[in-house]
Amino acid sequence: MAVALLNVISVVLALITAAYIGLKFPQLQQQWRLYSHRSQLPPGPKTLRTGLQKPWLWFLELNQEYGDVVYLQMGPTPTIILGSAKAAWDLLEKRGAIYSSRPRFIMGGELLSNGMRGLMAPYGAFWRRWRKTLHSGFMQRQSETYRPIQSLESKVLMKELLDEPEGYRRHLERYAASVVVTVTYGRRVEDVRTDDVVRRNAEAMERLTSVNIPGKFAVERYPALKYVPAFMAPWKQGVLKQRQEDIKLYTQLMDEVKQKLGKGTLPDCFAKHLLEEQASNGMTDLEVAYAAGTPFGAGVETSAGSLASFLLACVKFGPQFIPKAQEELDRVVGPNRLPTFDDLPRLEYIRAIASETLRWRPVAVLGGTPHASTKDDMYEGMFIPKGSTVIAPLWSIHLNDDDFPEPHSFRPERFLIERNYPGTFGHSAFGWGRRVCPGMHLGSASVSINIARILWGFDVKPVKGAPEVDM
Ligand code: HEM
Repeated sequence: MAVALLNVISVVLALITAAYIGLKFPQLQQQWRLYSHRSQLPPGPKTLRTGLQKPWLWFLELNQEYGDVVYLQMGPTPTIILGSAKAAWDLLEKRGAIYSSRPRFIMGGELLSNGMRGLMAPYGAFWRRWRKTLHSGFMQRQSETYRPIQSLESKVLMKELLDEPEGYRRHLERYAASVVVTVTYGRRVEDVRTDDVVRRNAEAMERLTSVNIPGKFAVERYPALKYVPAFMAPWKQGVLKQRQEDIKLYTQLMDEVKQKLGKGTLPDCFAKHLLEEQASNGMTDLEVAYAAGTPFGAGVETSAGSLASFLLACVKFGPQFIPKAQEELDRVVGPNRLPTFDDLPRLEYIRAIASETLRWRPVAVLGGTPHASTKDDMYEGMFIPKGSTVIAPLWSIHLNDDDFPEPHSFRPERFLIERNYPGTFGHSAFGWGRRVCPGMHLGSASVSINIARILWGFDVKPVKGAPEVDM
C-alpha cells in the first residue's frame, strides 16, 4: 500500500516537474540566449524606472545617454528603444520581414479580443487578411474618394469653431469621428456627446485601455495563468464578460449595415467593402465586424489630436508662421472661397505646416503599438534577440536634434529644403514598414485641409491674459 502511494507521488512529482520545465523551457532558452550574447547586447541602464506617467521622457534621456539603440530588460522580455529615424528605418522598414510582429497582449489582445483586433495581432495569416482589407479600404486611391466627406465635415468644423471657439477640442473630435464613422458605416456624427455609435465605441476603447496597463495583471508576466479556469479567477471572468460587450457592439453595428444593404440604402463605405470582399478574403462574420471597428479605434483620436497640436503651435509660435501661410492662401486661393483639396498641391507652405505639426508634437508619442522581432538579429555589432519588444518613440525620433535642429521650435521651413531623412515624408508620424499606418492618406488629408481652412478663415491667438503653459 505504502509502495503504491509512493509510486503515485513520484508520478505526480514527475508530471509537475515535466509541466514546469515545459512551461519554463521557452523562458530558460531565452535566458540562455541572452546570457551567451551578453557582451553584444545594446547598451542600456542597469536599473529600470517604474511607475512613470510619461515613459517617453525617460526613453529620450536614455537615447541621449546610450545612443540610438538602447537595451532594457523588462521582466523576461528584452526591450529595444530606438532613438533615431535611421535606426527605426534600418530595422522596422528595411528588415520588416523580422520586425513586424507585436508583443503578446494577453489581457487586451487575447482574453478581451480573442485575437480579433488586428492592431495587436502577431505577424501571421490572421493579420495579413485583416491588413489586406484595411489596405483596400484606405489606400491612396480609395482614400481620395472620401474627400467629399472630409470637405463637408471640415465646413461643419469651421462653423463650429466660429460659433464656439472655446469648445475647439470637442469640435475636432466631432470632425474626426464623423469622418471615420461616415467612411466606415455610412452615417454622420452630429454631436459626440449624444451619438450612440461614438458612445459605445468609446466604451469599447475604455474596456481595452483598462486592461492594457503594463504591470497591472500578473498573467502578462506569467502567461500560463491564462489557462486558469475562469471560475477560479475573478480577473479572467471580468475580462471575458467584457469581451461579450465588444462582440455585441461590433455585431449590432454590422447587422445595421446589413439591413441597410438589404434595403438598398447603404452608401458606399468601408463596411460595405468588407462584406463584398468577405468570401474572397475568407473572413468570418465576427472578423468582419471587428475589422469594421478598427478605424474608429485608430483614426479618431489620432486625427483630432494632430489638429489640436496644430492649434497649440498657432498659440505658441503663430506670429512666426501664420503671416507666411496667409500670404500663400491669399495668393493661391484668394478671399472669396474656401481652400479645397485641389488647391493643396499649390499650397506648399501649408503642407509644410502639416508635416511640422505631425513632427513637433506627434500624437503617437511612443510610435504607436510596439513592434516585436521574430528572429535573432545583429545590427551594427549589437545583438537583438528574437522576441524583443521594439519601441520607436516618436518623442525621441522627432526631437532628435541631428535630424531636426532646435527640435522644440515649430519651423515648417525644415520641410521646404532637401534633407537627408529616410522615407518620403521627411518625418515618421505614421510609423514604419509592414505595420505603417494604413489610414495615413485619410489622416494626413484631414490634417492638411483643416489647417488650410483654419488659417484661411481665422486668426488663432492665445486667450488674452492666459497664463504661459509649458508645451
Ligand atoms: C493623423 C492621423 C494618424 C496618425 C498620426 C497615425 C499614426 C499611426 C502610427 C504611428 C501607427 C503605428 C505604426 C507602426 O506600428 O509602425 C499607426 C498604426 C495604425 N493606424 Fe494610424 N494614424 C492616423 C490615422 C489613422 C486613421 C484615420 C486610421 C483609419 C483607418 C488609422 C489606422 C491605423 C491602424 C489600423 C494601425 C495599425 C496597423 C497594424 O498594426 O498593422 N490611423 N497609426
